[in-house]
Amino acid sequence: MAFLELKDIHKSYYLGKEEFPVLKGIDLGFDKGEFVSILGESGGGKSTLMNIIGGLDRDFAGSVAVNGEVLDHKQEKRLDLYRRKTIGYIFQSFNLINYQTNLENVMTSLNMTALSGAERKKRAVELLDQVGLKEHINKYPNQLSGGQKQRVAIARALASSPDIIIADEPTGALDAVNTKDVLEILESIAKDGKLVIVVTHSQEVADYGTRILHMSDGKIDEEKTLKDKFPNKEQSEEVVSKPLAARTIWNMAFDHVRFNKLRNFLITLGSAIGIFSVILFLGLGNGIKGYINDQVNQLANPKYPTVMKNVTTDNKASNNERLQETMQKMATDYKATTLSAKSLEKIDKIAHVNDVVKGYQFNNASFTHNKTSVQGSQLQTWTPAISSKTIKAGHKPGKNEIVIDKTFAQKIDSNWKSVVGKKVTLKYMAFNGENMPVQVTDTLKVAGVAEGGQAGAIFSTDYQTTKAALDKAGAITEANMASIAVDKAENVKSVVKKVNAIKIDGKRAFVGISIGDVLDTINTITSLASYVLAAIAGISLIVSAIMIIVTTYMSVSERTKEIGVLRALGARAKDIRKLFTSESLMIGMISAVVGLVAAYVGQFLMNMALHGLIKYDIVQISVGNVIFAIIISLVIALVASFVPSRKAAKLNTIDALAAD
Ligand SMILES: Nc1ncnc2c1ncn2[C@@H]1O[C@H](COP(=O)(O)OP(=O)(O)OP(=O)(O)O)[C@@H](O)[C@H]1O
Repeated sequence: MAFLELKDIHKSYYLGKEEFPVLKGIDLGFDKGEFVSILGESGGGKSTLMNIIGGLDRDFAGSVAVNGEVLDHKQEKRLDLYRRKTIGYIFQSFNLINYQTNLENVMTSLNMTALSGAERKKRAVELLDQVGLKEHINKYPNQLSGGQKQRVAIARALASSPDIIIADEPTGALDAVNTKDVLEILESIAKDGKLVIVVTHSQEVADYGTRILHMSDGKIDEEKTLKDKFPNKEQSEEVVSKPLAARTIWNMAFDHVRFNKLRNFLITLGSAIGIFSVILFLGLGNGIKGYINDQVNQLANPKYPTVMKNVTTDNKASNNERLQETMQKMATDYKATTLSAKSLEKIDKIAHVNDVVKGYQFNNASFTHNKTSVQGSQLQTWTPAISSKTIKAGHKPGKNEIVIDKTFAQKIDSNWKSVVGKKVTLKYMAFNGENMPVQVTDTLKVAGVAEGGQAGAIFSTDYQTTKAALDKAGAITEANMASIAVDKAENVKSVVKKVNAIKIDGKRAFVGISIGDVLDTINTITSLASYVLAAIAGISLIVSAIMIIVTTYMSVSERTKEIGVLRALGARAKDIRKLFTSESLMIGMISAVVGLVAAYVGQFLMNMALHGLIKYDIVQISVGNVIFAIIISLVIALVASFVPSRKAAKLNTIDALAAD
């Protein structure tokens, strides 16, 4: 029984329904130690036969048996293993991978073995040494002569120590000297106990071997033994074969990304700009939200919602509308806007309410200091709802004290801080039991100067002081507003809801409003704006996805031959798919990293530039934003490479090898 046996091989090509028989019944046997040349006229079917022997062509009739075992050509996995382990290919046009060094080219085949990294390298160097290329291991294929290239290809074919070496016109592109060198190497391989099958047009090459087969019209029409086969040698090196490891595929992808530096740099740059702008806008959204919250919280304590009497019967009115109506009512029917102690008890009973702090609010207050008079503003008693951060000089008001706004303090003295401690006469209008206006006058000491707008810091006085003054003037002393002390900020919303739902005599009694409501609205608007901006920036990510698709397609068509070579060396279809997916993922990852670094630099620069103006980090990129950016960029890369990498994996190996 021969080592390699072909039985009754038939193969036809079809053009439409028309059959073109190429191999018409081939029965052959080959043994180890043979150097067999297949001669024959062009188009006689030599390459077709080699593809069948080499496990590249599965679509034929007949059987191929190695060592007595018939190959099942239906099992792709089995054929991958066969190519990896048993077959070594040498092509006329060398088919070296141009972005790999000569050493790496040989290593690519060795990467499909179970040898360790160091062993692979050692073996690759030895093999290149054997073919006389020791000094050229770190060169790239295009830095070698044709003969040298073919020797690299031979070293690669021998890498996994296959039993069969198939060479299709190995000397077709070489001059006489190189032809001789290559033939000597092939002979030495046969001497080593391997089976060498060479397809050739050259009688000179054929005469070099141990046996010549002549093919004509799809059949072997002549067979000639030139000399005895070389004695069978015990194979010293048994190299165990293994599929390409994910890490090796990743390294190959990296080599190719590096090889195509400029193109990949531009794509990475494009994608990175997209990621950069999306992240920066999201970060800006966070920052603006944070800034507004910070500003508002500096004026008011969010744990203290404010409550006033509800005077509206319109159930559909918003809290703000109710509040406005209560304010207006104060001028016409003050009595209707006061909060009885009894009604406030209802609020006190709500869960999470620690205290209800009574207060007053009057419009059109004025005060005088010496001859300076300040007109027309709101008077509000100090409540814990007002943030003490608003006080820029002095302290919050105690008994017979007042806090005035900075703008008012400046009217009294340009050195506004010096106003603290001075006495002012405060005047405002309140109402008596008959709803008649009553003038209230009080002399108070300025305890502090506040800055921060309307949040009640203007004319803030102490509650007891105001109450005493009202009493003295004969005005109603019942509070007309209150601050609710809620235990935790997260309970404020539910407390305000409950306050607004309280009914007395069948009517809603209160209008409660928290600074949180205002913030919620602002936050929603800010988030929306930042998402819209990020989405606009996101359009560039679509562009980057298209760029990745185009590059992967280009990469696949440029590397069709390489795909064929890898498959011939035994790489599986899924290895090819992974190779291209890895390349896209790599570009996606690099883009994400570059985009993120740029976004952080942008954040730093923007925050630095605006710090003088707002003393707040206006761009705040969160961990969530970073994770989002990485995920989105990897997803884009994966989706973009999906179709091209599948196309690459599905390529027919024979067609791929024939690609220009
Ligand atoms: N994919 C294909 N589709 C259709 N016909 C094909 C295909 N590949 C090869 N053929 C035909 O099959 C025949 C044998 O081709 P093959 O390449 O095996 O010949 P060959 O003996 O190797 O020729 P050469 O010495 O010129 O390389 C030729 O007539 C060729 O046109």
